[in-house]
Amino acid sequence: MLRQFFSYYRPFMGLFWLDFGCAVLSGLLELAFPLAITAFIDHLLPQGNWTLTVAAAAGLLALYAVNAGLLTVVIYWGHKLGINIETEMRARAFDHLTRLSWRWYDRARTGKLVARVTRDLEEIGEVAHHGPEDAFIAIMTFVGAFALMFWVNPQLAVIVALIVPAMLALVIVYGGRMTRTWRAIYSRVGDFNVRLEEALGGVRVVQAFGNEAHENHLFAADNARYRQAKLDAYKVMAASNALQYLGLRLVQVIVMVVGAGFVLSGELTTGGFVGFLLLVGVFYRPLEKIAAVIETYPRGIAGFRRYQELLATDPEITDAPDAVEAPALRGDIVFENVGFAYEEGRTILDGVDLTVKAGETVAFVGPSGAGKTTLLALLPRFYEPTRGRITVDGLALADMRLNSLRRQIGLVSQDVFLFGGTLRENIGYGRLGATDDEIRQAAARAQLTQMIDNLPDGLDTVVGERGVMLSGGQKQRVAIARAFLKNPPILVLDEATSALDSQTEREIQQALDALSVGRTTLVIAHRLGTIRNADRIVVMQAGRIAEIGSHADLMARGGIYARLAA
Ligand SMILES: Nc1ncnc2c1ncn2[C@@H]1O[C@H](COP(=O)(O)OP(=O)(O)OP(=O)(O)O)[C@@H](O)[C@H]1O
Repeated sequence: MLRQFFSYYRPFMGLFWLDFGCAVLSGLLELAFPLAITAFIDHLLPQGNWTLTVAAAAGLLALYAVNAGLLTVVIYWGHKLGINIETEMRARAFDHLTRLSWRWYDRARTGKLVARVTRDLEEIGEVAHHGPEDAFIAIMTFVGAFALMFWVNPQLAVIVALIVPAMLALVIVYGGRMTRTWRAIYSRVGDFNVRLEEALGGVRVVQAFGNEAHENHLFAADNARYRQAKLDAYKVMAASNALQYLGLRLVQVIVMVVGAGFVLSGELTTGGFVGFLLLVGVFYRPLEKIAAVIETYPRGIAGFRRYQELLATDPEITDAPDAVEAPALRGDIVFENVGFAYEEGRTILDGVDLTVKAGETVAFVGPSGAGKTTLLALLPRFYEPTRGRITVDGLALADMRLNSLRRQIGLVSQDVFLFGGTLRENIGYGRLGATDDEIRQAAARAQLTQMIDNLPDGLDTVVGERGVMLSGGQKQRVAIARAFLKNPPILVLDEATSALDSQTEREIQQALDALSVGRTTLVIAHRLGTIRNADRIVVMQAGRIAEIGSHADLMARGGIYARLAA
């Protein structure tokens, strides 16, 4: 996993080495400062040369300034490295998410996905920046400071070293606790996001049922769990910080007492004594870094693992390696013994055989749950049949590039999804890059002109989140306008079940009739009245085709359709 993690550094190696080099230099300077102070006290002060003293102080200041410059580079460009990696990962995650199958989304929780693309990746970015740098510098400082301490006074250095295992144990034990508490917090954040997404996305339902108090109650429970998880983490953090602080001070006090003895006995100079005390601080600083790494690293790694899992999810429906670009399709569609199940063992479609000729309009009717929507969702390959195959113009769907197939199928579904932008953007979504004229023409053919003319901002009217500012009939017409703009040879229409007033219904029907001219049209009909003109009607029942024929044929046969139509 580490190898995969580091592969993200590759495009930014220049930045990495800049950051890393400056951090190492700054670490070395930190090690040198105590020695400079020792030299200052032991060698410079006794000389009583004021000019030299001022010059040395100026030199020290210059070194501090250099270090400040190095730290600026580390903080800005180091974080730039982190955010670059984060951005790259986020782009990949989003790209992958846009390609995952409907089957996957049927089970996904949007709130959790949002957390993955935002919070998780933020944590990863932090680790990407701090992880390798902190680990290296911690080791370098640890070893360097110890060597210097040993050089100044071996006995004192050994005393300091003796306490290291206890301090390390502290860091490791508390690091482990920290990891667990962060994992809990993350899980709570995920719950939170799901709750927010559903409660706010469904706020109209909440209010319609007067269930605000109920939602508040559920939210309060999540809120309290999140608070508790955070409190647990802060408890660990407080204990860990206090113990570390105490440990460091303990070492310093011991060094002070023992060191004072050495100074009195003449084994240690005053400058060496002060320098040593400063080195103790430098020596233990890596422990803080290690603690910080231990605290952020698990969060980043947990996030990275979830990120890897997400990228590893199989998009299921993809282009076969030898898939070809679909030619301009005419729309001869054949379903050959098509079977399908959303879940294993629960058959939804059971051996559907159907041939649709190019240009034909075929209507699908039958009881709710018969599998009409499912059957037509197989045509743009939103789901893959579990048995049999579907061909268009003799080409199996699976042999065509997905995009080239979907480009040639227009969909108008029952619940139209609009994006939160303007009418122009929403209609234009049918064919990105369409001109204003083309958009207006499509709107006109979908009988939207009058509505647009009545709006103060016309096509620039903002439709609200998911198009809430439009009526059901208007949304339907926007979907039809999109299909006009797309101009595909094949159409799949799922008639709105919501009751529209007869005038609107007539207008929509006219628009749909106009849309289907010259295209192979498969239409799911919920009202039999609208499909009399269909060339053929397919009656579905329990995942099979029960009857098939024109309205007149089926009426004459006196079967299911005749009973439904009666
Ligand atoms: N995404 C899904 N995951 C699992 N089961 C599903 C899914 N979508 C639909 N189903 C099930 O598949 C069966 C067929 O549903 P489908 O929507 O195809 O029927 P339909 O004939 O179009 O019904 P309606 O006229 O009510 O729209 C139903 O039993 C439904 O519960």
